[in-house]
Amino acid sequence: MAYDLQLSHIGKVYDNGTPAVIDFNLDVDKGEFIAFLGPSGCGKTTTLRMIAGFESITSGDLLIRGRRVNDLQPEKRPTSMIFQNYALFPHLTVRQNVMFGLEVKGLPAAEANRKVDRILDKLGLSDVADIRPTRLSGGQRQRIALARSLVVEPDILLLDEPLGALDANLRKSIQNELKLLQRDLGITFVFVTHAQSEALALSDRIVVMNAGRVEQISPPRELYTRPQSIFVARFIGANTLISGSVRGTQGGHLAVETAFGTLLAEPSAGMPAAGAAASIVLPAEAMHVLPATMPEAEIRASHGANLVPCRITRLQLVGHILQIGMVLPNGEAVTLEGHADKYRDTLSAGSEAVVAWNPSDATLIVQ
Ligand SMILES: Nc1ncnc2c1ncn2[C@@H]1O[C@H](COP(=O)(O)OP(=O)(O)OP(=O)(O)O)[C@@H](O)[C@H]1O
Repeated sequence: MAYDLQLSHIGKVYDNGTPAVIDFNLDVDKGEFIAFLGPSGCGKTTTLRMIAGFESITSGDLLIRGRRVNDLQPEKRPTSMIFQNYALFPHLTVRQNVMFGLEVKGLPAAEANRKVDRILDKLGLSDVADIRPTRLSGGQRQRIALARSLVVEPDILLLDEPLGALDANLRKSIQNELKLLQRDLGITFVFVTHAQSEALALSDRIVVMNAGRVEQISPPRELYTRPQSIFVARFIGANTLISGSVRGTQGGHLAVETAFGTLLAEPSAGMPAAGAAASIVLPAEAMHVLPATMPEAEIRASHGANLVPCRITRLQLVGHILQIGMVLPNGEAVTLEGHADKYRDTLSAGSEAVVAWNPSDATLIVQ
């Protein structure tokens, strides 16, 4: 079966010589929700615009449902795009805005009206159909933009930071609606964002980009648990990086010589050579903080084989969450959050403690 969307060695160099996208490869199944995530200027929008047909492709092949579309006009592609500012026509009513794409396609009026009614109803816009969008809220305008893109029944919906203009609360509720709608319609979504939380909440897979290149393509959880590069480890989640050199295998894990002694970890990909310089990526969620008075053997048995001494510098209760500030032996300050119940009365500011974690919760990245 053909993929819904395929980018094969896609590259983009702008006329001024800027290489914006370099060797981008991605196969997308029908109905997948894909997010392009990365810092400003990493090439997310350029890639989205190449898929839409608004930007020419310098190299590589773009396929939609198995057909090469590199040179197809945007309106001939089975794609629809939503922009951050929604780009609604202020002088048209909500209904006219949504109708616009169908009129361009020359759909008979009766059929067009039926489709518009259905999508307005689905997105809860029937009551405001005859109002101009300028009089409506950000959330409603966002829905109109969605309705306008969906009414043309695209195979692939392209969304460029569509929630960027909304305040935090509204953003959350629209995120949920968007995810439900996407599941319901079964349409492939490609979503550009620089907000990690948004990508993590919505997507089936996330493409992390950095300086025009794809760093990693993974389901959200895997980006956390198995980052494949230092960039991803620093960009996603709250990770502590411990550098060292690979010594070999030990008990099914990789043993790494570090400033804190020998620590064990899982490789991110393949088996690195002994002696290779590497970093252990330790997610905050994987760390357990225990009083230094607890016997080492007991800690290893209950909380994992890796131990590093630390000193607690700060404890702060925020609702049911305890924020723990600590310093590692090399002077590095680390903050992590844990359930207050888990740490009740076991830690105190200024005291010596131990950080413990399970080797399989930490990833080794070779540099
Ligand atoms: N029309 C253009 N002409 C020349 N260079 C461009 C053009 N558009 C974008 N660029 C450059 O291409 C690179 C990628 O830009 P792009 O807008 O795709 O990044 P982005 O990840 O979407 O960033 P943002 O999150 O800020 O929108 C940047 O270096 C940018 O300056």
